[in-house]
Amino acid sequence: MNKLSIATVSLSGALDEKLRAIAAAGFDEVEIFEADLLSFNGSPRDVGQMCRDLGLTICAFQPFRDFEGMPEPQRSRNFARAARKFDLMKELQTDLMLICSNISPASLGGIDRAAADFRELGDLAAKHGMRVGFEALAWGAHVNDYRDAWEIVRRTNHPSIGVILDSFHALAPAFPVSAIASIPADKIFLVQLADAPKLGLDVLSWSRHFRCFPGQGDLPVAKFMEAVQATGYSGAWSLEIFNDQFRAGSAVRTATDGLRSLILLQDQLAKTPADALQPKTSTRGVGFIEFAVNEAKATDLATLLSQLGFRKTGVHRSKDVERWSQGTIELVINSEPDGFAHSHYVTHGPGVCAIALDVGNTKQAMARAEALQARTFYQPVGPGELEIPAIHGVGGSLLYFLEAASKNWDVDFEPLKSDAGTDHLSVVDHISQSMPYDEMLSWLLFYTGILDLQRLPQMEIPDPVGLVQSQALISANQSLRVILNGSSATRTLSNRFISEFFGSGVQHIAFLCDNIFAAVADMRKRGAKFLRIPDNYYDDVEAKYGLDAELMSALRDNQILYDREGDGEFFQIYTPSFDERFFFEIVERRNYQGFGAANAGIRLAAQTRDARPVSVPRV
Ligand SMILES: O=C(O)c1ccc(O)c(O)c1
Ligand SMILES: [Mg+2]
Repeated sequence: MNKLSIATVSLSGALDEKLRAIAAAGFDEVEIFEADLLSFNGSPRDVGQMCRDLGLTICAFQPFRDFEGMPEPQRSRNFARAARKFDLMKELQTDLMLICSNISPASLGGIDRAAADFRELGDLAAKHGMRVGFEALAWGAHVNDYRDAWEIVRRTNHPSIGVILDSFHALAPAFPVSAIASIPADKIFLVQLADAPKLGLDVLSWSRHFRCFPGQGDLPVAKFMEAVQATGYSGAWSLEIFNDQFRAGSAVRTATDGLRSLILLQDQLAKTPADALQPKTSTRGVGFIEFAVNEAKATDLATLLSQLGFRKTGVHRSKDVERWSQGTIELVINSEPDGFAHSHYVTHGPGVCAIALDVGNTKQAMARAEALQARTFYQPVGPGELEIPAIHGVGGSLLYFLEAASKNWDVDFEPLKSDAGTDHLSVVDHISQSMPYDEMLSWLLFYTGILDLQRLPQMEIPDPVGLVQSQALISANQSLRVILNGSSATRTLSNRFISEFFGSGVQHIAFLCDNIFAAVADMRKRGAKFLRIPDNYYDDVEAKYGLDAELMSALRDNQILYDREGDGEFFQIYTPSFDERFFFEIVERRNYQGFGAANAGIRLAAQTRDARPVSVPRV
């Protein structure tokens, strides 16, 4: 297996904090970014020692800039500067210097001129016992393609000079990666990895602000690495991520995500099953959703559920836990005065503390999750009670794995002769979770790494007081849909949820039905209330879609929202929020795959009108 590495520029904090986070996450090696060293209050020798104490090897010192092709007097200055950096690298105890292609307007082109400069530098490097790797920046003045960097290295023909490949600089300009396979492995001194979302930005801004870990973006990083592997390259895989959120976020979380992304990439490229992880966990849908509440809220929630047609179908043999069911939907209301649910309630208030997924094989699911460094959860169980394997998910909630075949999580429940309910709702259609904007990529990697979920294109939803980014994740068989919402605007409902809920979590759950008009009519009869939608909205729907008058007035009268995609139709309605925490949605799909994104802004405005006002800070 190749050694795993990350460049210090990828993380937040001072150099020592970065190094500790990198070591704690489990990396073998690190690239020291020059700016991190220059701003650090400790000698290069101290930094070298710190790395050794942490068990980290420094695979490169980077970057040395604007070297090749300079006219005098800068040319001589560059050699003197390089000699000083080689001395510094001795103190650090690393032997590889990264030089990125020259971007200076003063630089002169010509691959033979560049090769001559590198040949001379190679001699100097060899004298110091050092090596130099040349990397093409996609915006280099004369060299902006790895194939040209390799040609210069080839013509340099010096054992101390090699090439450095960076997936971003090859993939962002969409250069073919096939030429990589013909570079001799011993001339590839380092491989840097980064992904990025497709944005349509100039390549420099794109690289400096929006890189992300492999699997979090849209670039074919695995194809790039396949070409690298074809050379027989056995050096480090080193993440190099310039990202505004990563610079600001938690170094430990980012480093852990980075390692997870490399483990996932290794898994994707594994040649034999022995090198691969357990396959991604395919789900068969949501087994149950557990709400943590206190006794008073348990009664309120039970009332709301019964208004929606759920019936109480079980009580726990030994705990204050109830089971509520409708169709295949199973909800659990937990008001136990201790245990995990209780601590979730105490920390976050009433809300979802666990989601259980039906999976094919819980052992495989747990093995994959553990290999990807998910935190496992164990809770003492009473005699005869079932222990359900679980990992920690969004906002300190749990993700349980149930084996669908032996769907026996309910062994702990005393069945009740159920009272009257209705049977309009059949399954959990989707679950949406709100989180700080800068955690969205982290949870994206968590979900798509562990489960067989695919990403839909990210959407921007207008809340009246800021934009919300919305990322839908869907399993191939459509049995699980999870939506991640994040906003960097502080007063959006998504962010108020996080600040008032003390962290990320489930903000809403949508249930599917066959006939939303009948379902809503029955629910209203049972006392359910729904969100008020303005008339303007219905005038627009009428203008846009030319629906017949009867359907139009049914939508208006019931306050049901409508969307269309091709010949697919979507109907949706929302409950007011429960205790200002979470809300439910009822949907009907007619050959429609989306989530009514066009209506989300209408819904957010309606909820904002209903919500407690927030004071606007005075300036
Ligand atoms: O953006 C830069 O300057 C820069 C520096 C060094 C690298 O390895 C790189 O890929 C980009
Ligand atoms: Mg690079």
